[in-house]
Amino acid sequence: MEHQLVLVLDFGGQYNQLIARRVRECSVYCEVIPYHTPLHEIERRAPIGIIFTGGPNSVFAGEAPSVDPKIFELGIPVLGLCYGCQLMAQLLGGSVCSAEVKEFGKTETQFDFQSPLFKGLPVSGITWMSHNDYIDRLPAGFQSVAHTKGCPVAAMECKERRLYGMQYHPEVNHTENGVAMLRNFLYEVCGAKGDWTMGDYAKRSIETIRAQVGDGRVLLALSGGVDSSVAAALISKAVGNQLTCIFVDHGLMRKNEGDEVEAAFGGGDLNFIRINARDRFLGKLAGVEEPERKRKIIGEEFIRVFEEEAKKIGAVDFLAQGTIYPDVIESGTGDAAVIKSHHNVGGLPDYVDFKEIIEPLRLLFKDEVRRLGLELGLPDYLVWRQPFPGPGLAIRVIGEITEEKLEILRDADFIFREEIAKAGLDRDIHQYFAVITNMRSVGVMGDGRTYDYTLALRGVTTTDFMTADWARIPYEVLDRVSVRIINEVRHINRIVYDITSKPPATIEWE
Ligand SMILES: Nc1ncnc2c1ncn2[C@@H]1O[C@H](COP(=O)(O)OP(=O)(O)OP(=O)(O)O)[C@@H](O)[C@H]1O
Ligand SMILES: O=c1[nH]c(=O)c2[nH+]cn([C@@H]3O[C@H](COP(=O)(O)O)[C@@H](O)[C@H]3O)c2[nH]1
Ligand SMILES: NC(=O)CC[C@H](N)C(=O)O
Ligand SMILES: [Mg+2]
Repeated sequence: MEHQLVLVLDFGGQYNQLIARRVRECSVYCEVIPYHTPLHEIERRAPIGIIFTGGPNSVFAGEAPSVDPKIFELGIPVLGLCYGCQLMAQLLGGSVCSAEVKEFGKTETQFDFQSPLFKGLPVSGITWMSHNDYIDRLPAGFQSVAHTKGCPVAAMECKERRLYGMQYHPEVNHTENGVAMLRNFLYEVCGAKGDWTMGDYAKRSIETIRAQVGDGRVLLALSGGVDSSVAAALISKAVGNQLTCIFVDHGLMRKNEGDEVEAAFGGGDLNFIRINARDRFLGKLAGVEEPERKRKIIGEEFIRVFEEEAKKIGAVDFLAQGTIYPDVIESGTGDAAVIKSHHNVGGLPDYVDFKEIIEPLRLLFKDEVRRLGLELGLPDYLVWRQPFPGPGLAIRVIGEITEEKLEILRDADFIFREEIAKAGLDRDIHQYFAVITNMRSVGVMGDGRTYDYTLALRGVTTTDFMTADWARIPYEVLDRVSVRIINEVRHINRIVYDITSKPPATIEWE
């Protein structure tokens, strides 16, 4: 069955996939495509609407990304966001120039309730702005339908031609009713029917994987985490036992985790192989302190293990991974900055000895992956597991990794997780773990002096893991954790709780 489609034209903005994700949240299928996609290709796809994203350029600067103005004559509704809105204004004969008052962040905004964009919504509210330029003259036939103190055209429309623009970003959470505005564009302007669901995504992915793999063989990197478990379910539905899952026990897993993963996935219908690669990982990491170097070493070593296993199985063309969108964006793709090299994206070596890499979740956010997992019938406990990064405890032992520090961390982390679960907080706190810092300090235990490690506890609440707040864990729980760790784990004499959000910090310490 064919679905209605919305195309997002990517002009290099920060939130492009977020726009797509919001549209999908409104039950409309959506894809992001480059801004220079030929017009006939766009027409061929017959979208019910087109959205232009924001972007770092100024429309009036030379070489600014643009589109064929005939796009406005296709009779397809267009919504321009930020740069996209400015571009639409300029191409249709309005003018854009550098604003005297630049707006960044939360901005009080007034809306014209007669515009379909704001149907059923309050006449004023907060929007999220991020612009240097502004529309100082509207194109003929357009009117301004929202304004702020500093910006006369915070939104514009030409109802007859079904062309709309917003200077702010409705896709980010900080814009009040932002999703409702996008929904209005989709349902009030484009005539969306809401015919797309996670079930459809699953069906579609299974078909795509089947077509891509043919009668080839796939090796899936399976960690036992949410993402790769969902990928395993999807790929195994697509190609059955042409799939082999490889779990690499790199000696950087949490307490008992290797055996738990084996118990969960081994012995069933899945071709499952556990590789003990502890010595080679720890060997390569010996003496390394710098976080990015650790990540690159781990990324490379993972791939070498997969390649070796593929050779043993013979004729494996495809490597599959449970990569999701935040892994991709933080590793720095396109114009985005490198925050940290996720081992499965930015940490990949230049040469990978597989014909193709399959990443069916690459465009999804974590909560979408979870919904997909439920759709595929995975058990609740698996779908709601907290994430655990591929490089494992390597990025939670700050500085040099030693067996001793790993041991201390495993025991401390286990107690923390146990107490959080006992307190019934394991669903409310989305990720929580211990970090062994590279700092030692003086303490007194049993009337004697100690000089031992400081342990940090981290707990965050988040939905997409792109931004996060530190979790308000009750003091009594923190207290129990602290007392138990100090008493039960040697070489820790001080415990701190991390109270920074993301940004400015990240969730992991390295
Ligand atoms: N120990 C491992 N063995 C094999 N593959 C791994 C291992 N750790 C990570 N991977 C691969 O790297 C990908 C990214 O890891 P990541 O931790 O982000 O995802 P996950 O473990 O599947 O899910 P979660 O985020 O819930 O932990 C995984 O989906 C998997 O393909
Ligand atoms: O598979 C992974 N490989 C990695 O290299 C990696 N680094 C961070 N993470 C996880 O991603 C989420 C965001 O983490 P940060 O705020 O630390 O970037 C959090 O859930 C982190 O645990 C990783 N996952
Ligand atoms: N976020 C954006 O799309 C910014 C558009 C343009 N670069 C400006 O500063 O106005
Ligand atoms: Mg993981």
